[in-house]
Amino acid sequence: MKEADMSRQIIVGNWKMNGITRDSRELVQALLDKVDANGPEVVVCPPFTQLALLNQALAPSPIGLGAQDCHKNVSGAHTGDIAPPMLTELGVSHVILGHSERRQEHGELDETVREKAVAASKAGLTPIVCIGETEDQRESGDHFDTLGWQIKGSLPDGFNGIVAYEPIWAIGTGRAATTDEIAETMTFLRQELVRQFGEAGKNIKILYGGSVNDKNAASILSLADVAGALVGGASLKADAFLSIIAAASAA
Ligand SMILES: O=C(CO)COP(=O)(O)O
Repeated sequence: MKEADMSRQIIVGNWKMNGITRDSRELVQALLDKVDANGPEVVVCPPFTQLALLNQALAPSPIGLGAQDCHKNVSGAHTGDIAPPMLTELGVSHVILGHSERRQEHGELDETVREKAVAASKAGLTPIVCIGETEDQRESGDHFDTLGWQIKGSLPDGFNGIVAYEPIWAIGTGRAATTDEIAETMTFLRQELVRQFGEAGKNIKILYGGSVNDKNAASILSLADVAGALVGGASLKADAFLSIIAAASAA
């Protein structure tokens, strides 16, 4: 166990728009056989359509259930959207907010993400707020400015959730950020969180996401200030996801 962070790590699987019933059942069964309560916290975030099924399947297990988005309102005329209480009713404990794919494909702004985080917390959900810079921003040296603004804009006062640092250029590319890049960015993010939230900022967990796999998980998860991982592609393969969970146990 590393000294910098004695708290339990959390490994979150973001299935994105993948998972029809047959695949979900198979994947979850493989996890149920191997995940126990002594390791890191494990949360899987399937598409909305699989939440009810997975709530039943996961209920007797230590594996938590997350969603990939929610609306800022509790009900109303919002075609196609899902309200936070609808998620809690299905046994959901966590919700990913402001993923770069939602920011890009659905025009979500920091302000939208912040309002969603407030609504999620009110409903008893733990928001996992994603931030991350583009490749251009990193190459031009603007990445810290970008991340600083995202933290200021996306996290509400009294934020009691988790932050996921996901450099956009590392998502789905097979090119994870290097451990040096992650370590340097984590230090910056921690400073910003403390600047914004004072003492409470020291206790906000920061996850890394972006091409985490069974090969690189151990080195990433052992970095100080990395409290876990938000895993996309590798969370769809039971063996790879279990290896990442095992790496978190050892970190
Ligand atoms: O976007 C991600 C998780 O939210 C990361 O996706 P990959 O692990 O597929 O790069």
